[in-house]
Amino acid sequence: MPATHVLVPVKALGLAKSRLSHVLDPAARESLVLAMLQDTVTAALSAGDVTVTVVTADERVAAAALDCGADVLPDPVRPDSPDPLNSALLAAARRAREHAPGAELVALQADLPSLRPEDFVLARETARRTGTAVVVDHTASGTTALLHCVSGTLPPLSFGPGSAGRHIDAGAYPVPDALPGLRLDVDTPDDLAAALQLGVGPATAAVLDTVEFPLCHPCDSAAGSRRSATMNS
Ligand SMILES: Nc1nc2c(ncn2[C@@H]2O[C@H](COP(=O)(O)OP(=O)(O)OP(=O)(O)O)[C@@H](O)[C@H]2O)c(=O)[nH]1
Ligand SMILES: C=C(OP(=O)(O)O)C(=O)O
Repeated sequence: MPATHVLVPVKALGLAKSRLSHVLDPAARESLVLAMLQDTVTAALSAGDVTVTVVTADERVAAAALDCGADVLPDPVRPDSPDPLNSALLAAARRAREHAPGAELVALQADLPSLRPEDFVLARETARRTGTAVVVDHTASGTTALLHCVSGTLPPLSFGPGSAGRHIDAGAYPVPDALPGLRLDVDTPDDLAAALQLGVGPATAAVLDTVEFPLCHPCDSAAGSRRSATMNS
């Protein structure tokens, strides 16, 4: 049984990545969400001693997750219930605990196309030293990963806008290393440009190479270097 259980929540594709809706049509946006999920899952699995569970009510998300080696937990939480994101993660964490009481639990964002396995390993090492660790996102406000290495207990899940401060207040230790690919969650056109500069995984690169999208100023220069920015995998 792998020691680290990574839990990745993904909402229904039609609702996902609304902050890219003014630059990508729905089909392109959905393809990008699936591709970023696949690159994120593949990188996490490559860190070693890891299993990934994608929590989703969306059949196409589930199929993409299974395709790259993740398990799927059908989301037991209605999207119109209070705090559906943390409730979905909590359900997944409880289920993981039932199966493996001593496992490490990691709540990981699904939109990390530049994630490298070594970044994940470094963050996990911090969590193993400190008990619970948080990776603060590149905007210094959100959370890309909450890692919990305290046997038998649940992580202090508080995702949503401004979550980094809440996770730190709840006792999570901020991971100090640079870890650029683990910090860069892609929500906006500027984030996408930054990911292209850093290098993205093969699934994301394939989508961005084939999809025409009228990204404005920040991505115009990045678009020309998409292929050279693609990470080897
Ligand atoms: N399973 C599940 N995942 C969710 C839910 N709400 C959000 N998520 C996921 O949690 C992560 C962060 O969510 P958001 O920032 O709200 O959504 P997003 O699609 O990334 O971006 P925006 O639509 O631009 O806010 C994304 O991977 C979402 O798919 C939910 O109700 N259930
Ligand atoms: C849900 C979060 O992030 P975002 O909305 O940026 O995806 C978060 O940072 O807790």
